[in-house]
Amino acid sequence: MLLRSAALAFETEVLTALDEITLQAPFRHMVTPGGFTMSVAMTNCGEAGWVTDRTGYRYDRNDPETGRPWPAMPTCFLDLAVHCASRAGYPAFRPDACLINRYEPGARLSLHQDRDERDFAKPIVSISLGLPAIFQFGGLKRDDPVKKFAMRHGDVAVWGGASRLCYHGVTALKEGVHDVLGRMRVNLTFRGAL
Ligand SMILES: O=C(O)CCC(=O)C(=O)O
Ligand SMILES: [Fe+2]
Repeated sequence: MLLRSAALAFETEVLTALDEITLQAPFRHMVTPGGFTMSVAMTNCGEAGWVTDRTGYRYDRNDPETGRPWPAMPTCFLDLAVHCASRAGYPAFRPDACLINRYEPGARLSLHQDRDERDFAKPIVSISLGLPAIFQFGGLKRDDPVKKFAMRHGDVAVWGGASRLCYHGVTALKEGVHDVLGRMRVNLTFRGAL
């Protein structure tokens, strides 16, 4: 489900909280198990954070850069995720992890499934902020056809149920400067990881 502008009511609080998180746990470019450095820079908040390194993908309760727990999930993040999940038909969803992605022009995320979470009954709630991006949403097989959606500042996508393991990705971010966030897109994905 695509909820246009659903995050706008939370914008000010969420951007302030984001700044606090990235002071504790700065964005970094992680390395895939195959040895590639990701063009998207990432950090996390919540009880666990998604990480990748040469050993694989996992959720880790600690930030590998500092050895300390990830910053706690701010109340406004939780409120935003619960509000959007509820609108999309998942009123019981309470995320325990939020992966925060930063795209600069040229950065992209190739088609993948979100499958490192424990319970696929819980949806993914994905918030777009800053520069617009093209979100691709496909099927259960990597080569299934994809639909493309322009995601703009404040737009929210929620997928779960039969769509929970659908392949998805983001095409290379176009050059631009956003009024509020400048030369970047930030995406928050809320998950039930543990
Ligand atoms: O940036 C996006 O819109 C999607 C992010 C995503 O698929 C992920 O973090 O797993
Ligand atoms: Fe994903």
